[in-house]
Amino acid sequence: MSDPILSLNAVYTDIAQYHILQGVDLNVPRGQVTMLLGRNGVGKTTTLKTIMGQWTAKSGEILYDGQDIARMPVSARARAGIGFVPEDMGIFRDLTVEENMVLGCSSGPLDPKRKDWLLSAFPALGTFWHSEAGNLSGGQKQMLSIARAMAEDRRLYLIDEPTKGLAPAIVSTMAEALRELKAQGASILLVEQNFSVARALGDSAAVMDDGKVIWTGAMAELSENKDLQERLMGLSMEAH
Ligand SMILES: Nc1ncnc2c1ncn2[C@@H]1O[C@H](COP(=O)(O)OP(=O)(O)OP(=O)(O)O)[C@@H](O)[C@H]1O
Repeated sequence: MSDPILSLNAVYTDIAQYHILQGVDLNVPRGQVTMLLGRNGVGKTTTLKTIMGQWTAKSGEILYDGQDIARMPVSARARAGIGFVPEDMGIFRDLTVEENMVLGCSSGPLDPKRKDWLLSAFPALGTFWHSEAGNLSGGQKQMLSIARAMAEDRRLYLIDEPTKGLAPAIVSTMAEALRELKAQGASILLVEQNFSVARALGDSAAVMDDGKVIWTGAMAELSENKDLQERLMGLSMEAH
């Protein structure tokens, strides 16, 4: 296997007085979807935010293409090709869909071909292109948040629970868009509680507990092994 696009080595992150990440080791292989799984509150979101630079690691390495980015500002990480879709979506309610999309581009206007592709993946965004984003439904806001991260060709996407609260039809639109993103060669680190989506998209999985990665392996291995699921996450994926 080629070098992973991203490697975390012994990453520790504190939030206020709390020791949240306690030595995270994680590899994201190139061109694959890596699922980051685990119970609530174990540090999945904090891991994504530490990779993006919204929290700064207290110690440890974050190697992106072999370069340690752990001390870089968020903007430099974004320019280096990392896109982040936060759980709270982070869209600007008073700006139009178009203006939100333009903000996703760090190097000039939205490429027309890219726009066509995004609107074919998420047609509702075309319908509301000139409307204020605050008027979109929850599912449409989620689509805008993902589409904005895809507004430029990024090499690594960090995506936090993109299907949370979405109706099943929109979940499949979302899963299809992520599959296409992967087909274009992107690498994806995905936090996802919807296990049918995790099973369908994930190549490999890393399971966290108590601020550490406690298991890594093929997603298929985890999907097939109920005992392992119970032991690592306290639940069976079939029930979800
Ligand atoms: N801003 C903050 N201030 C204090 N504690 C925080 C803050 N953000 C997160 N935490 C704590 O850090 C721990 C890890 O949170 P994190 O959001 O990374 O977990 P998670 O695995 O993504 O959880 P979930 O699946 O519920 O989204 C939790 O105990 C949480 O309460």
